[in-house]
Amino acid sequence: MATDSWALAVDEQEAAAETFGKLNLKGEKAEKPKPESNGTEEPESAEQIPSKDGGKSEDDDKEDKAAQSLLNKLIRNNLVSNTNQVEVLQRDPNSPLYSVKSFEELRLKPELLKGVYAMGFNRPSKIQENALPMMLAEPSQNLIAQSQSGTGKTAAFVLAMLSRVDPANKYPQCLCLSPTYELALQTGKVIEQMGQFSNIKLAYAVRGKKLERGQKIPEHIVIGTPGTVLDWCSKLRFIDPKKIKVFVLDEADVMIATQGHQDQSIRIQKMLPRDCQMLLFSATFEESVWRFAQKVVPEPNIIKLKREEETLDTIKQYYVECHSREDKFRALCNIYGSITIAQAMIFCHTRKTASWLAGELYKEGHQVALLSGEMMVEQRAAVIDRFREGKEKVLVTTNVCARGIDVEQVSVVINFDLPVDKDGNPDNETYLHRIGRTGRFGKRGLAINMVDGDHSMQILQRIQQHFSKKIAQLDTDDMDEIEKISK
Ligand SMILES: Nc1ncnc2c1ncn2[C@@H]1O[C@H](COP(=O)(O)OP(=O)(O)OP(=O)(O)O)[C@@H](O)[C@H]1O
Repeated sequence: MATDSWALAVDEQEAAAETFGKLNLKGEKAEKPKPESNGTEEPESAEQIPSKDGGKSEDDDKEDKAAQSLLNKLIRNNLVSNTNQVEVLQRDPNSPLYSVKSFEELRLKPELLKGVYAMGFNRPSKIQENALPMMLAEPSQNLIAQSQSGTGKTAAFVLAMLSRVDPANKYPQCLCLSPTYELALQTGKVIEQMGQFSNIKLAYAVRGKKLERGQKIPEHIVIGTPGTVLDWCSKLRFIDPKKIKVFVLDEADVMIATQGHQDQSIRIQKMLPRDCQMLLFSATFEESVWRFAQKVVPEPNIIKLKREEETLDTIKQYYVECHSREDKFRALCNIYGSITIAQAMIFCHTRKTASWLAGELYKEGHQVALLSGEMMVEQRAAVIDRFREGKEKVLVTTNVCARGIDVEQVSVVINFDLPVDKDGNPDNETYLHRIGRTGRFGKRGLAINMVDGDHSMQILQRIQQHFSKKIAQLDTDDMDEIEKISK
């Protein structure tokens, strides 16, 4: 069996069954306690999910996306910069388009402005410049907004919710839906931080929360997962949906990965008053997200911020012909022996190869970090953080694990195995994302692809054709030749 197909088989299994299996990221389903511990003894009607026995279910997809999103949030401590223009589509094209360059211009309540500054925000982010005036306008307007993770969406809608709350009214006035319990907690933290000087209280509507039957909750903002929020609004009546002024649907792209969540969100939306402000946020905007967005947000304004495009223009690409993984490792050692590599990311196809390789590199004296699918998402965030701080020089990872993670300072990327999709075809998008650079971070980079066997050679050729960029051969037994590539 060729190395490639073996690796492929293992990877498929990993991706489908194990990678996120050990993460505590099952959203509300995982947190669901036994009925007797809920205190409410409600049946589970609103919470049915599809069975998991048919291979990779939509729930696995959701966990995959939710894990990625959470990981990005945990490791990010500032804005992702973007030089692309914001695209704004107003519901009423005749109304003037406002954008703000400072938070003062928004005329926020002083305690809220204090909260914003306490978070270290000096000026609105690109998406906030347009989204905030729209969200805070009177009478309220609906909004669908899409921009890459890390561009300031959460902070924007949190500010909108906080500014619409009347603290004197002790009942829920804002409702925010998140795809999983963990993501709800992250948004909750932002609400608490930004609202620290306002007398605004927050409740989490997640499974396991014990409440007395017949009780009405006094908190001003409720954040939770769709199934529980639906129960709280309908059967359990902890919330009066008719009093909700702002309804936020966060991470819509993650949300729609579960059919149940879509239906529940739509059912909640139908209970809200007509003049309730509806806001929907998503990192991506594929057709399915768009269809869902239009169902839950009537007459919307739309704001889009394109992701900065990655290109291969400033990347020198090479391939090395090998015959086995040991051979690849020797080639890798020769490269390390010939050029100075500040920090490198090495991608493997399977977890098994990644841990083997990390072990071998460690034995050679390298400071290696391993990012593995067995780790909890918080542990993975910690590994990435250490690597970003330069505490380790080599990060070995599988693709499933590192998807969507940006470590900008890495100038050398080694594809120990080439990226392929589930069907064994070249995964061009992943290739580009692993080694590409945005215009802004247009530093020169080096990418080295390890090829072993005919199949991976074909993959390499197809990647080369796809991007119309030459990938030159590198002889790793020729030290002089290796030295040249770093010049
Ligand atoms: N105006 C601002 N100035 C400085 N930092 C900001 C500003 N707005 C947000 N941030 C910070 O930037 C980071 C990303 O912001 P935020 O979480 O709101 O983005 P996001 O688009 O919602 O991302 P995600 O979809 O991953 O949640 C956070 O650390 C946040 O505190």
